[in-house]
Amino acid sequence: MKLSLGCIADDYTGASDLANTLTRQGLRTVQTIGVPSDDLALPEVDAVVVSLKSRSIEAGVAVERSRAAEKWLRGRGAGHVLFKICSTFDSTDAGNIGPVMDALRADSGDAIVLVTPAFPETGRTVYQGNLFVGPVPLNESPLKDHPLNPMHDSNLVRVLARQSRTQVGLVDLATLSRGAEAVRGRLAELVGKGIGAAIIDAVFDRDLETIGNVALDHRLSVGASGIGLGLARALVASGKVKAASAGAVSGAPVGGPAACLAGSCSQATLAQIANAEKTMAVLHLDPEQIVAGPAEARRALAWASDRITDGPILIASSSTPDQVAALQSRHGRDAAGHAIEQAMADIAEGLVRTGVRRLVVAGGETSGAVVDRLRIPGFLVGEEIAAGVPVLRSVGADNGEMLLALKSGNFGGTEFFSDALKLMR
Ligand SMILES: Nc1ncnc2c1ncn2[C@@H]1O[C@H](COP(=O)(O)OP(=O)(O)O)[C@@H](O)[C@H]1O
Ligand SMILES: O=C(O)[C@@H](O)C(=O)COP(=O)(O)O
Repeated sequence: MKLSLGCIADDYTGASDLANTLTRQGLRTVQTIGVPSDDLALPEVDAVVVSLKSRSIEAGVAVERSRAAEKWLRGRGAGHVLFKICSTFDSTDAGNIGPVMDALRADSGDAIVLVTPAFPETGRTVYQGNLFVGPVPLNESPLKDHPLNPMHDSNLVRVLARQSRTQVGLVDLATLSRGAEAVRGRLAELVGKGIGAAIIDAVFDRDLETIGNVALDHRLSVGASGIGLGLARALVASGKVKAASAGAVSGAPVGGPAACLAGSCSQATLAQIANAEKTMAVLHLDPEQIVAGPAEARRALAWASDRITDGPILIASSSTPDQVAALQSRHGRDAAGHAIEQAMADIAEGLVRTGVRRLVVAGGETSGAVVDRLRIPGFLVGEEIAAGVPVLRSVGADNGEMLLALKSGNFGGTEFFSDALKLMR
């Protein structure tokens, strides 16, 4: 297998979002959980997205895992590696976008790396280096209340500079709109000033095409699914990849009981949970009880076993920003988050033990904890449920074939849970 594109994603929902985008652009793509072991049978593909759970861990560990993934991808022929970050630039001043970017840039030998989280299909645009989420700047969006990495600055040149050892410059929309050569000229100017990373504006998909074209001159880029779209289109346009016509895989129905788990506290997920109450049984976990011990997860499993044969169920830990802040002030941010993620993993494991093979999970960290516990080594990409969220079909798992949907907290319409289950047969 010789890869045309290697990708390292800093969380599992982000990886499935990117794998979805690449697939829709005609690249045969597989998502692996961590660096795959040699005995994992992978189909012949153009792109591999290695999913890490490295967004909110200690920066040194994130660097080490990302470099191991890069080494594996380069060893399979990947000339270009995309480090996939969140379209809302989820990170703190301690990292992990800057430290991982610095390390991968050093490995790649690139003088400068292009960085953009723009993903216009989901309303993420970048102008003058400022990230907008729909109509508002990042720092006024619901991301200001994220439980793990609240975002308080929309100026990404500043945000990245605080995390990185290199200086950070800007390629603005006016330059970009003059085409690929103008971007190349601006990058040369930045390199001349000793600048090693450039935030690049992008508002429309056509901007991402220009960016993808220029990014292929380099060995590394950093961004969300939008730059993935640009790279994929550039690979196809240059003839380096022959677009696969069928796109997403389909397969035999999996059937059996279905369940949804929500650990995301985003505004979008809270609205989706409220909506799901109309169509399925919903259990709201008590976060304080989760932190207290394993009894709350056992209560959830007992509740589920009474209902699961009657139709899909949803179990949610999600709370409003005030409630999240109150829990964190009592127990600490990381301890509260970790306890809830592990309870969700316990619940997922219990559900699978009772026969659930179709599982929807809302939340990136939550999805990471669940997929790790289920020891699923990889996924093929199926139909698209909502922008950035495909149906995933497991490969190589001990529990037999499963269908999963790993939803980024912010993605999907209000009917997301029932939309997902309709496509997960
Ligand atoms: N009620 C709650 N109070 C505090 N933290 C919570 C609560 N419910 C979930 N969490 C934690 O919040 C974090 C949500 O992150 P994540 O799953 O990545 O969602 P998103 O995709 O919205 O970022 C997880 O660490 C999760 O365990
Ligand atoms: O780029 C995005 O917005 C998503 O792919 C993503 O990374 C989502 O992260 P979570 O919100 O933590 O699921």
